Amino acid sequence: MSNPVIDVSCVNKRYRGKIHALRDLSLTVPSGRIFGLLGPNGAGKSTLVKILLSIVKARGVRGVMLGHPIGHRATLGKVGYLPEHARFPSYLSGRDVLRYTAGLANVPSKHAKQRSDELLELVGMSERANTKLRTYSKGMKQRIGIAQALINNPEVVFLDEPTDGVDPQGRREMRDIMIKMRDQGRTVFINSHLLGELEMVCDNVAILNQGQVVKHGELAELTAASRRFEIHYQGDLPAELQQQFTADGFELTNQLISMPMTDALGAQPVIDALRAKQLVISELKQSRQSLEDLFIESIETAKQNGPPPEVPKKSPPPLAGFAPADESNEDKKGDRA
Ligand SMILES: Nc1ncnc2c1ncn2[C@@H]1O[C@H](COP(=O)(O)OP(=O)(O)OP(=O)(O)O)[C@@H](O)[C@H]1O
Repeated sequence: MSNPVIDVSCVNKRYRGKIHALRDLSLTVPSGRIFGLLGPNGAGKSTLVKILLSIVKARGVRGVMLGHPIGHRATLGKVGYLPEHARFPSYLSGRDVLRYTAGLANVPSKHAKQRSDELLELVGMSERANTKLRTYSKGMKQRIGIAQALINNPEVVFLDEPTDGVDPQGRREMRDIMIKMRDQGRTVFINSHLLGELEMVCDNVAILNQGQVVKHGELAELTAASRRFEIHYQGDLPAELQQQFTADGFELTNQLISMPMTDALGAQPVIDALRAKQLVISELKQSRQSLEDLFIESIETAKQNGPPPEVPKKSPPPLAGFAPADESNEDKKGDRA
C-alpha cells in the first residue's frame, strides 16, 4: 500500500485551556481514497481538520501530511478546503469566487479561466456562473464552495459537511464528483453527519468521540464482521427447530431467522431443515451492519467505557524527524478560524 497522505499522533487541543476538543488523537488516512470522519456534535472533527490545515494551532502534534510535517507551508498549496458554513461575499458571482480563490492559490491567470470553467461545469453551475451569490440557493453556494476547494488541483481535498443544504439530486451529483476526484488519484477527506451519504462513497472511515478515535478502518471490513443471513419463511416453525436454532445462536422473529454468517454455505442446512418440515422459504438475503449501526454501537461502547482519561497539559517532546505544528502559537484565546 502506498504511503498514507496523513499520519498523525499526539494531537491535543484545548480551547482556552479548558475545552478539551482533541485528546491524544492518532489518525492515518490512506492515499487516493474517500475518507469519512464521523462523530457526534462537538466530537472535534472540524478542530482536527483545522489543525491539519494550520488554521488552529496545537502543541506537540507529531506526524506528516503528504510527506511533510503538519504546518509545512508548501504542503498547504497541495490541499483544498471547503470549511463548514463557508461564506463568500454575496456581491461576487460564482465565477468571481473562483477567480478570487485562484488568485489566492497562485493559479497562473492563463490557467485560471479554463480551470474555473471546468469546475463550474463539474459542479453544475455553468449556467448561473455570472449571477451574484446573493441570488443563489444554499445548495448552489455549496457547489461553488466545492469548486473553489478544487481550484488549485489539490492532492487532498477537505470537505467539511459538503452536502449541507444540497438537494437529493445534488447530493448524488456531489457523490459522483467525489468519486471522480478519487478516480483521479486525489484523497477526499469528508466530515459529515450524513451517515447514509458517507456509506455510499467512503472507502475508509474513522469515528471520533470526545476528541478520540474510537473506531477506524475500511468501511467494508468494519461492517463485514456483522454480516448475517436472513431467511424469511411461511408457516409455523416447529418447537424442535426453534430450540435447535436458538441453541445455534440464531435470532428468531416473526417468520424470520437471522444467522450470524459470512457466507451462504452455513445457511444450507437451515434451509434443508425448513423444507423438510414443508415450510416455504419466501426470501433469503444477506444483511450487514449499516454505517449508522456501527456509529451508534461505537459511541455507545465508548460511553460505557467511561470518559476518556485527562491528557496532561504539557505534551511530550516531539520525536526526532517529526516537527510539531507551530508550538509557539498555541492560542490562549481560542482559535483563529
Ligand atoms: N473557537 C473555539 N473556542 C472554544 N471552543 C471551541 C472552539 N471551536 C470549537 N470549540 C469546542 O471544541 C469542541 C469540538 O468542536 P468541533 O467544532 O471541532 O466539533 P465537531 O465535531 O466539528 O462538531 P459539529 O459536528 O457540531 O460541527 C466542542 O466542544 C466545541 O464547543
